Amino acid sequence: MSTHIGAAPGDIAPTVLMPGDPLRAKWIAETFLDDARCYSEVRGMYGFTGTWQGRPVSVQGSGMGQPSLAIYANELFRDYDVQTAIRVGSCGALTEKLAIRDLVIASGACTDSSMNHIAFEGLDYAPVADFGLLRDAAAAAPEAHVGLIFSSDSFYAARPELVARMVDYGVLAVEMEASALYTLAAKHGRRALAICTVSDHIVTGEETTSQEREQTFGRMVEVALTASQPG
Ligand SMILES: O=P(O)(O)O[C@H]1O[C@H](CO)[C@@H](O)[C@H]1O
Ligand SMILES: O=c1cc[nH]c(=O)[nH]1
Repeated sequence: MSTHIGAAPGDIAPTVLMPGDPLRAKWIAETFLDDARCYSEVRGMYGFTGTWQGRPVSVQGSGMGQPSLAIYANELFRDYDVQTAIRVGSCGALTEKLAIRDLVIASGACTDSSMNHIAFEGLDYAPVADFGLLRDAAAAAPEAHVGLIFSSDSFYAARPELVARMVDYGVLAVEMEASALYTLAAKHGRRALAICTVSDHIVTGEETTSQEREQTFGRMVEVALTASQPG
């Protein structure tokens, strides 16, 4: 067992999907995987392993925010030798180019987090997706928007006008974890990607329910599973 994941070595597949919501992890395992088995219930942050098209795949909840995601990503990479981690999250649309339920595939993630400023002593590191995963996800989802997202430390922004300024520089949507996932995958020499479904629209005010965020964002899961296939 690692500190926060109650799995034995070998219980977790080389490919892991990472939703923020542990109940979305349960829904993904029950809906998309064959023979899914729960390997961890520590803190209610469920993890499951099953197979998809005969290949082992795990699903591990990450919790909300980069500090929580970083705990699980560090342990998956360091203690369970995970090679590929794909976030399957929800996001808020920042521009009218996006509609509710659209897919956003994050080529890179801006952030207001201090994690990288501390790690790089004030230099700005650029967290980006693995190119092969990005290419394969974009090919699997021609309808998706591919571009920059903003990984915020705050769901309730103290200064929303600064988020709006990012839109002028091409940022499409806001979520809370991708930047840390991309950074940690690079640190460990592993592959990472974030695919998000627009759950609410910051411009129009439209939103989905918590039940919909948990159990209806299946298209991003299909795209993640397709992109994660070797070769
Ligand atoms: O739906 P998940 O994957 O949790 O992602 C988004 O939803 C949460 C906020 O409601 C944050 O974790 C954000 O990144
Ligand atoms: O972080 C998030 C996730 C979904 N919607 C938002 O507005 N922010």
